[in-house]
Amino acid sequence: MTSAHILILDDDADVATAAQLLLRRRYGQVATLSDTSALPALLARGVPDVVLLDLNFTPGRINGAEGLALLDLLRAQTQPPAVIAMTAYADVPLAVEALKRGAGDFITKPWDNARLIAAVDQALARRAALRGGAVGSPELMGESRAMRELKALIASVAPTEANVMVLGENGVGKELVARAIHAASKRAAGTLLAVDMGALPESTFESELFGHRKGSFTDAKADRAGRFQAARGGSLFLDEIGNMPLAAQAKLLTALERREVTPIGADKPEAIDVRIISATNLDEARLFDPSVFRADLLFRLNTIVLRVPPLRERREDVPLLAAHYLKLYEAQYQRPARNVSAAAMDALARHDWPGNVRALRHACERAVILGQGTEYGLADFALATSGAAVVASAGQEAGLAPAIAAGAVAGDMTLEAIERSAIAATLSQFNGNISHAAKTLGISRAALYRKLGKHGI
Ligand SMILES: Nc1ncnc2c1ncn2[C@@H]1O[C@H](COP(=O)(O)OP(=O)(O)OP(=O)(O)O)[C@@H](O)[C@H]1O
Repeated sequence: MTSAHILILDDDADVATAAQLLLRRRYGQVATLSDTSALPALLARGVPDVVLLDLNFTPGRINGAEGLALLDLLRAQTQPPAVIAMTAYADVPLAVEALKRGAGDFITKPWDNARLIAAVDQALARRAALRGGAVGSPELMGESRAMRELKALIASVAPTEANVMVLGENGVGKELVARAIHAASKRAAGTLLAVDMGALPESTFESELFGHRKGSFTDAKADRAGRFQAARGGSLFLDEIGNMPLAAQAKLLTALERREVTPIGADKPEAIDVRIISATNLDEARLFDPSVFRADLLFRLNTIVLRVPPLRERREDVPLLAAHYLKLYEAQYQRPARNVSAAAMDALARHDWPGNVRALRHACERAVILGQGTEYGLADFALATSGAAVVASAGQEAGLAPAIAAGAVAGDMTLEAIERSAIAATLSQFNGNISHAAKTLGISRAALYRKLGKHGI
């Protein structure tokens, strides 16, 4: 079970209980609330990780104004929850408005159980990935030459309508780059809708992206807008495109070529009005291999290519990033402000950071929580034994972490250490590819992200 705090805000007790029963098996704390006047007091006691928010709260009221007001209240929290908007109607304008105002996703009622769980998992994963950042528009930090050049490129391509492909290793900040492009574009008033293409099951690919009409297949209990329609007027961030099966690539290509999509079961296509920003951690040799990625789709997506350099190629950014994240976690965990010793900072800057900024961020969080001295020392960041270090060394071997390769998991290793080692080894095997590692480990990407955070990898 994943430990997460979920709140279901719905005045239909049957709906709320059904969702609660479903989610309770999978997540820790699942609460329901039908009286919205109790929400401020509940938030004062603790903000949930994810809120499922019914937009049409009062029966008979279908303009959604009340639901949107609740959404504003949730988003105004210092550490706002991830919000999944729910609507009983195939009300695309309302869902789009909710996305614009900061909801991360939406589902229509009655929902499909697997889809609801996937939406909550993804909301948790995104929250974990961006945790602590200024939610909505976390700043892309870095004053190195490489980052200054990247920011200048973002500023020049953002106002154009060109599709942009963002390349870079895991954890370098590709999603932040996508957000920066959207924020500086003419579409900034619209939504930036992120879709993890690696996590979309092939069976629901079309329905998720293009939508469906009620009754078009057994589970299609209501009309559903696809991601293309929901992002209308905004940008669609297609993450992990390198993990898309070839059949799905063909469908995406057709939509982009025709600039229209046909929801399953619909008789007419609908024009699309989105700018596509895509990202992958595939290296370019793999991306240009037609057995992995279709050249014609690549050509549609990579009008502009932005490469985000790994942290080891811009080491001068490490002190700035470390200072930023230490400060952020000191505030979050209410710990005193401390300096980093000169020796520790030097070692942080010399470290190779295979997990890039995400790993640095986790190392800072660990130091804030566990550091006991008057200043942070190198040991507080756990670099020597960190998963990052294991990944680096194992990557040069047979793709297995040394502890596992040597069969040294018995004896003095705790279960925690074995789990950490197995995760590091699997990540290394797939060159840091989260989707592939999660699949091999038999857990969701969201669960893997949480474990990476837990182990400071
Ligand atoms: N330049 C930066 N300034 C501040 N924080 C950053 C920067 N780059 C990355 N981060 C932080 O590092 C983490 C990973 O960033 P992000 O999710 O954008 O990376 P990614 O390349 O999309 O990763 P993945 O390929 O694994 O999905 C986030 O917590 C993000 O806020």
